Amino acid sequence: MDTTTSLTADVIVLGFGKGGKTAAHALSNAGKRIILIEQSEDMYGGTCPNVGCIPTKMLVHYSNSRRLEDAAQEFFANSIEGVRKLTSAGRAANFKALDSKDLATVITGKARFIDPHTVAVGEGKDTITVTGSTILINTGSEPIVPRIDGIDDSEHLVSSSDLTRLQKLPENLVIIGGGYLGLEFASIYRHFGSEVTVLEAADRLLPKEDEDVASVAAEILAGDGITLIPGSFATSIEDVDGGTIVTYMKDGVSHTVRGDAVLPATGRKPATDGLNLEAAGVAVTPRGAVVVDEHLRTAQPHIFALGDVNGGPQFTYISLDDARIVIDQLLGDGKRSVKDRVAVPKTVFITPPLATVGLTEREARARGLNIKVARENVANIVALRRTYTVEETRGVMKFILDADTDQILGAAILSIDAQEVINMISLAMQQGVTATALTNGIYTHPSTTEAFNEIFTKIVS
Ligand SMILES: Cc1cc2nc3c(=O)[nH]c(=O)nc-3n(C[C@H](O)[C@H](O)[C@H](O)COP(=O)(O)OP(=O)(O)OC[C@H]3O[C@@H](n4cnc5c(N)ncnc54)[C@H](O)[C@@H]3O)c2cc1C
Ligand SMILES: NC(=O)c1ccc[n+]([C@@H]2O[C@H](COP(=O)([O-])OP(=O)(O)OC[C@H]3O[C@@H](n4cnc5c(N)ncnc54)[C@H](O)[C@@H]3O)[C@@H](O)[C@H]2O)c1
Repeated sequence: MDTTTSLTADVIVLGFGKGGKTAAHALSNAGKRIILIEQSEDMYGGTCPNVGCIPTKMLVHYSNSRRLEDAAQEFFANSIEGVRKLTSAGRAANFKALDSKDLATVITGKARFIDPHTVAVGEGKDTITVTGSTILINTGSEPIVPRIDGIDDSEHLVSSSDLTRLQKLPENLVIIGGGYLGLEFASIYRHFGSEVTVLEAADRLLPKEDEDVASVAAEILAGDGITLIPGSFATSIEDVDGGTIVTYMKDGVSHTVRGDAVLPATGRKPATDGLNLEAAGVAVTPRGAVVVDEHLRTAQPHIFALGDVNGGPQFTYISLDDARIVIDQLLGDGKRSVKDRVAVPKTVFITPPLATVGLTEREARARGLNIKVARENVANIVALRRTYTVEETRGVMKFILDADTDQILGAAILSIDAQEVINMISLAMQQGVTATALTNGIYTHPSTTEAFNEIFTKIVS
């Protein structure tokens, strides 16, 4: 006869992502008994520190440090080993930090709902059931694999996770999708020495950004030797001796490209399959995202969904902010909401990085706003000497300003340090700091922030 172990907790957390672990720590510190269930011992801490932000940004760093005299394969293998060390240390630290708390336990296994207050892990006699008063769903997202003939049979398909752990540097990497993930890996692997082709369905790269900014990014990537093919649709993948042939359509004509590794990077979908959400009475959207209100509560008031799984923007800092909202619901005054978010910045870590916040020029004009646009290539911003000191003068800076109030409505920074500078612009937007105030600011020298002393005088329209 099967026996099961039954446990109880104040709060059950499904998934060890940024939102779930942050909430777990805060709630356990507040005296709540926590059980966090993570499906894989390779994922303590979630996507970001194991197979997402952290390993990819370390690979950006390593690939940009490669010198011409470094043997490509050996340098790559050493870099992957550096990533392995960092991610395994992070994983162990994440596990220990939570599991060593008196009021918190981590269970390893795939969770599924049994009823609105109970989840199960494992099968048969090894089943553990956990009953809790509050449940946080934080199961993240998973890659969308595009429907392309032969894709399931190819032995050369790689995932983004694989590309953080590969032992052998691909000679020819084909990337289907030129979004965040596709462009970051294109830039990384090109700098390690692979030939890289990016097949992007949209008719230009970075279609959500203004054309003048996207075209500078595309020039930089192409200048580094990446083959960018916008307006292309992969139709089939067929393995041949030692590699695979990807056939794609562009302008109604069929073409092929050969690769020894193919990365589908066509988006990620909320990871809800197998959670048995029906048993919990929790609804999902047609795209599989858990339906939540502005306080991240599902239709069951005691069940919340945080991070990628609720269908919001897929960034670690959004998952973190989701945790703040849930913590406020459970321990605070319950006012914090997703609607409080303004000027949320984003960075795609190509080299140099492209960081954006707020409105694009196209969006501002579509809204009929009275705007001024400041734009200048990084190399021409005299106040910006830091780019010369580190020998990276490529890029462009663009600001959308409210012509009546002098407030910043949006910015696109394609430059070294963009991932840092954009946070200051975001803060300026949140606090209503004007372009004139930023122009008059006193900044360290040489720094990228110094561009503010000059950029707002470069009005182009
Ligand atoms: C290659 C890559 C690079 C990225 N780079 C950046 C970046 O630079 N900056 C940035 O902000 N964002 C980046 N992101 C996005 C970022 O990683 C995600 O938005 C973020 O990690 C989502 O966190 P989360 O809290 O939603 O869940 P996750 O961190 O995804 O955690 C979910 C966890 O749930 C577990 N799980 C799933 N189903 C179950 C189940 N049934 N039972 C138990 N456990 C389960 C999973 O194993 C996983 O550990 C990147 C993503 C990728 C893939
Ligand atoms: N630096 C970061 O913050 C970072 C880095 C990596 C990933 N992420 C997160 O992960 C999410 C997923 O990344 P992603 O790049 O997979 O998704 P994405 O939505 O950013 O980009 C997908 C791209 O694939 C294209 N596409 C879709 N179907 C296609 C097809 N059949 N053929 C060719 N192109 C196709 C789309 O036009 C789009 O440009 C991102 O949206 C982002 O939120 C963030």
